[in-house]
Amino acid sequence: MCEGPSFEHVQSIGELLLGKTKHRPTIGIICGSGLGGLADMVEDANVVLYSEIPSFPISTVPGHMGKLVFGTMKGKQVVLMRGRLHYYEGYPMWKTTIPVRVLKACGISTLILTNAAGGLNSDYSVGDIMIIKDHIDLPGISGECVLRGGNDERFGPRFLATVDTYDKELATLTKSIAGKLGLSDIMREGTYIMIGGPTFETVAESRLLRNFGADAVGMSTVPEAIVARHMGMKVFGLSLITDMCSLQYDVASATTHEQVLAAGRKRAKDLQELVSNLVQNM
Ligand SMILES: O=P(O)(O)O[C@@H]1C[C@H](O)[C@@H](CO)O1
Ligand code: HPA
Repeated sequence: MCEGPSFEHVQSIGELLLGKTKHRPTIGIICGSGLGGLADMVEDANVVLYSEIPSFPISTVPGHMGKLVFGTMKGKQVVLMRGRLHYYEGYPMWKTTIPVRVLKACGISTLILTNAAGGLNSDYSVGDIMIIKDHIDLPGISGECVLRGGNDERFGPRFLATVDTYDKELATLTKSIAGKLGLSDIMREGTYIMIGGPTFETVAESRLLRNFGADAVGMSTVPEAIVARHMGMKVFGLSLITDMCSLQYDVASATTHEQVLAAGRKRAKDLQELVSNLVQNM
């Protein structure tokens, strides 16, 4: 009846990981598609491959390496997930978030989520960075919520309020850091909607998602944010707009994963500066 990993199993993986690193981070960062370069900011790194961790799911998507990187970023202890797990890879929703539960068991209290996303808001452009103010859990509201199944209260409550998922103080701090880095012109703040993927949206779907009130669409992040909040972690999220969704048939263009990765590479340095300065000032 109980979907999901047992509390004891998660704790044991956490202990195993802490045995493989001298670092004791409280900040975790998940790298989105094409954003793995964030790990280049980590010094004194101890790397653990997902394949070395018992019953840990493996990332199968190009641009997601399958490594946990423990170390320091601008003097703060961090752990980065360089390799995210997506529902469309075939994992049940709960399994895509095992790493988030494990990060909590390692001592993480603040989780920074990054992703690549398609722009739905016509004021946005490729290369913009959107602070996630709120999300729409499209799979969740249609029955595939990551918290579906038996609930172990040692992880968190059966019924989770989600009105305050994304931390407002970290959003304010990020805007101020972006200003100092000269990035204000590309900063946006909006609503991210998760679709199951792996198909990119049709024109009709993009119109629907925009009418729902979403500014950007992607295939991840929401289950991770929910599970992190379930366990009482602070959550902050950034979407890099890697492509603009087609809302008109006559100018519709096909998005590709290569395009997503290339947009990530192009904005990599700015995103690294933004995230590392945020970490430093937290
Ligand atoms: O891991 P994220 O959400 O950044 O990855 C996005 C969604 C798909 O996995 C992929 C599509 O190109 O990028
Ligand atoms: O346009 C998109 N749609 C869904 N997921 C995405 N991830 C990057 N771009 C997109």
